[in-house]
Amino acid sequence: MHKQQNILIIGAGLCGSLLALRLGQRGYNVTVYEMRPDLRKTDISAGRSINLAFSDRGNKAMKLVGIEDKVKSLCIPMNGRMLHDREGNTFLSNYSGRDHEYINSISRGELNGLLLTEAEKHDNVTIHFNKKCKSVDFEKTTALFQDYETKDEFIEDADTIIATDGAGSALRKSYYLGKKFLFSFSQDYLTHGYKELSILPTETGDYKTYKNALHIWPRGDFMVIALPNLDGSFTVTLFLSYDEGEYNFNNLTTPERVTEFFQKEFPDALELMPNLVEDFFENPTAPLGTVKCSPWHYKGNTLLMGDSAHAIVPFYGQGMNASFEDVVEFDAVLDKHDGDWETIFSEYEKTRKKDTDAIADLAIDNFHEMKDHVGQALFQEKRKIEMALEKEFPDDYASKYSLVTFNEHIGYREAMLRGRAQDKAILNMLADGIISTATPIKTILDKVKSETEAILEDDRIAGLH
Ligand SMILES: Cc1cc2nc3c(=O)[nH]c(=O)nc-3n(C[C@H](O)[C@H](O)[C@H](O)COP(=O)(O)OP(=O)(O)OC[C@H]3O[C@@H](n4cnc5c(N)ncnc54)[C@H](O)[C@@H]3O)c2cc1C
Ligand SMILES: NC(=O)C1=CN([C@@H]2O[C@H](COP(=O)(O)OP(=O)(O)OC[C@H]3O[C@@H](n4cnc5c(N)ncnc54)[C@H](OP(=O)(O)O)[C@@H]3O)[C@@H](O)[C@H]2O)C=CC1
Ligand SMILES: Nc1ccccc1C(=O)C[C@H](N)C(=O)O
Repeated sequence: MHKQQNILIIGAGLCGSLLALRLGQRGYNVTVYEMRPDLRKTDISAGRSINLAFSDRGNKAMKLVGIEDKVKSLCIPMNGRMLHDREGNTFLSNYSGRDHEYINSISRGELNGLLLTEAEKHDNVTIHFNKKCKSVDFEKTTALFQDYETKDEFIEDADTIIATDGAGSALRKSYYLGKKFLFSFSQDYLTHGYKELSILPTETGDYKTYKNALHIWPRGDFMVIALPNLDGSFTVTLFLSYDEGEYNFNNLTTPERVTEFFQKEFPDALELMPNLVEDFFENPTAPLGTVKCSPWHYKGNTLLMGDSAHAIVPFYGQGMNASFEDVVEFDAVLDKHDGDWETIFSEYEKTRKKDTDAIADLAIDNFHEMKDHVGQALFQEKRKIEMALEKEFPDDYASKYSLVTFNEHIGYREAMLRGRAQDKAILNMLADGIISTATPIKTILDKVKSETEAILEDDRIAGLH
């Protein structure tokens, strides 16, 4: 009987379109309202990240809905970080010592389009575009929309409403403004923003630099990264403070100054970017932040999912992957309590929130790692040891990066606790001269394992977990 229930999804981005597909497969009547035009028909990529790092947790969701192979054809493997120093030297650092573990570059538009098309194959799924949600009455389970074309406003009624409307969620605003229950909410902006630029393909359509890596130009307080696209181009992102340091977004106001900045800090990238100035002044500068809130649901009426519940800074390349994993976790709870929305929503939030809080914190850590630590000798020594451990003992050791990115069977929180303890163990022992890259690898494994367990035990006693 419950299958005839009407589910309203707000937002047909990455999470909403996947959720619509999954709920469609489960037989619900699903209606989706998206404020933007249909991205399969109009180019609306400007201002949003053009490509994304897609990894195992996201792929777990693609397996669930049976489109793993279709998604694979959109992926470009990135085996490691290609670091570029100021002198133009490059250095490749693999993501894992296990060859089958790598991340992928994927186009947001292509992936979102595929998910929409797959969702629409189900007669019980309808997607409406150009309709913006203005507010949600979570007590009545209704939502108010405005049509972008006609400007008409209308109200939609549903048995339950799930908002996947991103970092600026209308449902979240309604929770906050409604003041009907105790709603905790925090939004922390970084002092850095980002701007997307590009490295275009050569005249023959080839990649101008190494294809199968995530390129990083770490400069301590700021950085540039580049991810490959299928057409031979790279999407380049500059992460820079709005107002601090010699060069910042507020004072990069002329073509001469932008060129001078790149000439000084990223000369090898500049050589690949004759279009730099044009891109710089055409593309927006956008902010970056973390949103945490609770509760995500109101009774069995409404639920926040994806970025609307937990927007995170992009530095671990996990926001989309986490939002996809949300759908997998939600699906598992549906298996247990199908039909009882209040129990489903509250159990889902209880099991999921600790993990999305963890990836939010890990993503901030990775900001400092990428822009700064990757260029430091101690960090590089630690990575060398981790690579050797993963290569020699593939079933026995996984670094923090691997636990977070490639180990889809444990949650982000467990990955964070174990990963941080391992980092601390290796860094302490390197600093104290207890281990070095010359120590036999089996000795390192034994020492790292016992020191990690000791740190985890101390943390437990201190009540940290
Ligand atoms: C610069 C940058 C780089 C990133 N890189 C990565 C990466 O490499 N890997 C990764 O995993 N994640 C990455 N992310 C994070 C990723 O983009 C998000 O986590 C992901 O898009 C979340 O999906 P979502 O569906 O919850 O939200 P969104 O994808 O933002 O979708 C929300 C949808 O709702 C619609 N909408 C919004 N408001 C309304 C409304 N009021 N009414 C109707 N519709 C509405 C929007 O138009 C949109 O289609 C990055 C983010 C940024 C900013
Ligand atoms: N964790 C993080 O750090 C995150 C950062 N971001 C970044 O923040 C920035 C803002 O992103 P976001 O909040 O998602 O907003 P968007 O930039 O995606 O879109 C909002 C704007 O688009 C307009 N708009 C939407 N649909 C239509 C339509 N059909 N017709 C006409 N206009 C339309 C809206 O106008 P109006 O309001 O007038 O209707 C509004 O000005 C982005 O650059 C994004 O990358 C985003 C997500 C997470
Ligand atoms: N997609 C991104 C977007 C912005 C910043 C970083 C990423 C990453 O994916 C970083 C990668 N996980 C890394 O640790 O090297």
